[in-house]
Amino acid sequence: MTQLAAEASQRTRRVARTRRYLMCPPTHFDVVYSINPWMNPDKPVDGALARLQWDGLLRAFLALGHQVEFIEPLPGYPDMVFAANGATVINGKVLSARFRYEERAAEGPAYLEWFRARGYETREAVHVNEGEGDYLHAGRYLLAGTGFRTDIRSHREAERFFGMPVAGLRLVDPHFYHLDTALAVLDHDQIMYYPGAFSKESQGVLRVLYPDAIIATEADAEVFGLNAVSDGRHVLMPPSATHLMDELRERGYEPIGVELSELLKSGGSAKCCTLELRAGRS
Ligand SMILES: CN(C)C(=N)NCCC[C@H](N)C(=O)O
Repeated sequence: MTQLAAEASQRTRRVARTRRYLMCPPTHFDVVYSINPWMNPDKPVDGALARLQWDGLLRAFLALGHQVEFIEPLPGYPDMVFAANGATVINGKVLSARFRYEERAAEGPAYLEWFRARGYETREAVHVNEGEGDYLHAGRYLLAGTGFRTDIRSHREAERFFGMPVAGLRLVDPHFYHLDTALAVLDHDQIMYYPGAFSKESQGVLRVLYPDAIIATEADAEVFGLNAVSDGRHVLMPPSATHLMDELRERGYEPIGVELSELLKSGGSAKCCTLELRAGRS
């Protein structure tokens, strides 16, 4: 942190803004295929514990005053619990997800139908994209991941549909296959990220756009510390990301540990389970 930023952060009282989230209960959650390096179908998943942990995340949102809506999980789609992948929602406009792998293909239309039934303005995506897994709204920019899941051609599609500038970022480490495994938006123009997950060029872009970002260590990233949900003040995240929690406290945020170890067996944590429904400007 620069000297100026450190002084400013001490003066800053972070302000939470009430959010609306969409979540999908982990009724059918399991690891029965492998589409990322965290998934091992030979390693058993405790479904009851996954449910308890997911309930803990839900309770934390409700205790903070956020609103939560639910989508019905589809049998046979064990990753549907990762609602963040279901779409991207900005100013009430919804870009549907189009999944990279067949194993998750039916989730895109299921989420799209949920939005259509509720009268949202929707666009059925032409190009592969995995929703907020790779699209993160940070102030003036839509940060857009590519490299493993989202097709780079989707970035132009999103830019046109949402009418906001897209900053494309290339992911290079398969452990951090979605942007939201390597970068979290804390508030408008403030982010935290793990540089090692990005190409050299994308690291340069991030340095220029966010000179006062919180820099995560590899250890923070490995426990999915960046897969965090912030309301501008409270940051829900894995409790094992202790260094990142200290950094957040120093900047005036309130980190809240939420244990989601069963979901991590599929390569997801708090942010993956949470799709923000942005109605107006955020
Ligand atoms: C940040 N988000 C939304 C995620 N990283 N999503 C988790 C997806 C996990 C799933 N097994 C998959 O590999 O697609």
